[in-house]
Amino acid sequence: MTKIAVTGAAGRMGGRIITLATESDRLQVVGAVEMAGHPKLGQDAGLVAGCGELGVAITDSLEQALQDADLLIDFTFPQVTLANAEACARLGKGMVIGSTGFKPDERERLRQITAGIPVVFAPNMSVGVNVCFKILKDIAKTLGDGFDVEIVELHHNKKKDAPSGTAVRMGEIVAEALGRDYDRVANYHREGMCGERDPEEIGMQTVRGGDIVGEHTVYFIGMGERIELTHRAMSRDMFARGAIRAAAWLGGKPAGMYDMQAVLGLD
Ligand SMILES: NC(=O)c1ccc[n+]([C@@H]2O[C@H](COP(=O)([O-])OP(=O)(O)OC[C@H]3O[C@@H](n4cnc5c(N)ncnc54)[C@H](O)[C@@H]3O)[C@@H](O)[C@H]2O)c1
Ligand SMILES: O=C(O)C1=N[C@H](C(=O)O)CCC1
Repeated sequence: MTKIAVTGAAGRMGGRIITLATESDRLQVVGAVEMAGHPKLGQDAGLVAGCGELGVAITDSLEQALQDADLLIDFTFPQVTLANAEACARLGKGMVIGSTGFKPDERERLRQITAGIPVVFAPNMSVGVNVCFKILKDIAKTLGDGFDVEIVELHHNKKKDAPSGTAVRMGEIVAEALGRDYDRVANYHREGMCGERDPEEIGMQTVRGGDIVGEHTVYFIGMGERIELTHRAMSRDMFARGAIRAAAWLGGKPAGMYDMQAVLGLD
């Protein structure tokens, strides 16, 4: 049995992770953390998540929540995750990290901080998206340079980062398969007389609205034909189930940064 603490315990993902972890016979929730001043502090994490009393009060002390935990599941924000990673590294606790929106230097900082602990770090923990990651590489390699690549993502109106971490990873996978540097070829903005499309560029488009859980389409657009690879998330539960699967998988693994491809055996 792996004992977990969950940060962002009152958040959209934190609540589903706590609820689904209580249904797993491989995980036990022993700690729940929210930011200082949060109105749910002191309340039972299970009652807040809607899955019944757990006997775990939500605290703003990560150290306290980690006391009896083997690892932390963190779906918050880059700055919070970086601070939490410092604590986990100090205390020798593993991490499953789902937060997105990291800048390249923050990703590198996270890698350095967590070098001594086992970590699963993935912008999307659903099985479907991770299978898409695998297929995308093959499609891009097989098509080669003759097709224009555009990535469109849609999410709810509360999402704070753009483009989504998933869309960025899709762009990185395609760029790598085509021998391009993602940071150089990603184009996030077209407006006015922006000129003809550079054949190497990867267009990154963001839509925000309502309660869309998450949709990603990668377009490979050629002359007279196009391929569209789309993933639609209908609920947050498969992200949460992925995080739970990652936490159970991580127990006993040596220090290192793993992704969901490793957890799912897709690499
Ligand atoms: N990897 C995936 O599969 C996946 C899936 C969905 C969302 N996400 C990412 O997870 C993150 C959270 O998404 P969400 O929709 O749950 O957001 P949310 O805003 O609903 O939840 C974030 C929670 O973190 C809390 N928080 C802020 N500071 C904190 C601190 N210092 N300590 C503890 N908790 C703190 C907030 O109060 C909030 O409750 C985002 O980066 C999102 O992109 C990843
Ligand atoms: O709701 C979110 O926020 C999501 N974030 C992840 C991302 O940025 O890719 C995964 C999908 C949902």
